[in-house]
Formats: sequence, structure tokens, C-alpha cells
Amino acid sequence: MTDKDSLRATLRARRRAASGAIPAWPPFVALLSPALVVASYVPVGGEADPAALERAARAAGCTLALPHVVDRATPLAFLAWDAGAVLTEGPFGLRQPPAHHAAVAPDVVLTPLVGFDRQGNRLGQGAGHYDRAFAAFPDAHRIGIALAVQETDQLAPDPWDVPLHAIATDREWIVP
Ligand SMILES: Nc1nc2c(c(=O)[nH]1)N(C=O)[C@@H](CNc1ccc(C(=O)N[C@@H](CCC(=O)O)C(=O)O)cc1)CN2
Ligand SMILES: Nc1ncnc2c1ncn2[C@@H]1O[C@H](COP(=O)(O)OP(=O)(O)OP(=O)(O)O)[C@@H](O)[C@H]1O
Repeated sequence: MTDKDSLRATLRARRRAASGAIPAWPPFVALLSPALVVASYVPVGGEADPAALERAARAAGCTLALPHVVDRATPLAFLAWDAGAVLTEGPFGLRQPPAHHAAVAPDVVLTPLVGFDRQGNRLGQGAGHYDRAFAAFPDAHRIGIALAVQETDQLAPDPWDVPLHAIATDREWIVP
């Protein structure tokens, strides 16, 4: 087990033991406009729920998208998605749009976190799906979503890590 793996286990356990709603914090709502594509996610395994931010994006007229995963090795695609549209079962217990939905380029990426720090460093699932998405869409606004209990001071960023622009928790909007 690497340091990152054991940190993931600790932070996932902390996340499972906690709960809390992530509000659509005013600075998030302020950056929305109808021309934007906002990528959200369907929470699994006790992940923080981005539903309020998703609703705010929809209310602002944004196009919504969800990640689509084939396997660990294949880069994420972001597929257009409307509220209520059918989702299918994907790998890792994920629910995602069917593969025929249009691939879109996200302007805002709501990113599920395993852990984060106040510098905007991030720990994810370890498959590099979001790392690679951030490299593929370098101009997208990267917003981490997490419960406040997922904050840690144990992150040592790797060379490929791209920092978050902001983190929305149940307690605050954090700008590194
Ligand atoms: N809700 C959600 N959707 C997402 C992600 C995510 O973290 N959360 N992703 C983020 O990249 C991408 C999917 N990639 C993933 C890569 C690996 C694992 C994974 O290894 N999961 C563990 C279970 C972890 C747990 O216990 O919480 C496993 O299946 O063993 C999951 C998703 C895109 N969609
Ligand atoms: N731009 C990239 N292109 C190709 N592979 C990458 C890129 N960025 C990261 N990776 C690979 O993906 C893996 C990411 O592992 P890491 O532990 O940093 O993931 P993480 O911090 O949990 O983030 P993620 O949510 O992206 O999985 C590493 O093996 C790394 O080599």
C-alpha cells in the first residue's frame, strides 16, 4: 500500500461516517451563464452530493454533462445530459449517460473528491481519470466537491497534479 492508498482509505472512512449538504455557494452561482457546459457527477459510496450546484447550473441555463467511464485505463468522456434522462450502469457501480449521448467540452468540472487541502491539491480515486481530464481541458474551471471532514494536510502533489480553482464543502467555499 502506498501512502496515497492508505490516505484514501482513511479519508473514505471519514467521509462514510459523515453527512452534510453542499450548498450552491454564491461565488459558484456568480460564475454561471447560459453558454457554459457544467460537468457534474452522480455520487456513489457516500460521496458529497452536487445536486444543489447542478440545480443552480440548470436554473442559469447551463448545459449539463456527466462523466462516462469505460474502464480504469480509458480517459473520461463528458456526455451531455438532461435532468431525468435515463442513466445506465457503468463500471465501479457508477450510473452514467448511455454512450450514444454527445461528447461535450466542459467549462466547469464539478469534481468528486476523496481528499483536499487548502492549497487546492486533490486526492481522487487514483485511476487518473480527472487528472487526465484536467490535462485535456486545461481552461475548464475545476471545482472540487467534498465534505469538510475530507480536508487533510497530508497531500504531497505529484508532477501531473493540476490544482483546483475552488472547493465547495458543506461548511464553506474555499478559494486556495
Ligand atoms: N461519482 C463519481 N463518478 C465518477 C468518479 C468518481 O470518483 N465519483 N470518477 C473519478 O475518477 C470517474 C470514474 N472513475 C473511477 C475510478 C476508480 C474508481 C474506484 O476505484 N472505485 C473503488 C471504490 C472506492 C470507494 O470505496 O469509494 C472501487 O471500485 O474499488 C471509481 C471511479 C468518473 N465518474
Ligand atoms: N495527464 C495525464 N496523462 C496520463 N496519465 C496521467 C495523467 N495525469 C495522471 N496520470 C496517471 O494517473 C494516475 C493518477 O494517480 P493519482 O494517485 O494522482 O490520482 P488521484 O490523485 O487520485 O486523481 P484522479 O481523481 O485523477 O484519479 C497516475 O498513475 C498517473 O501517472
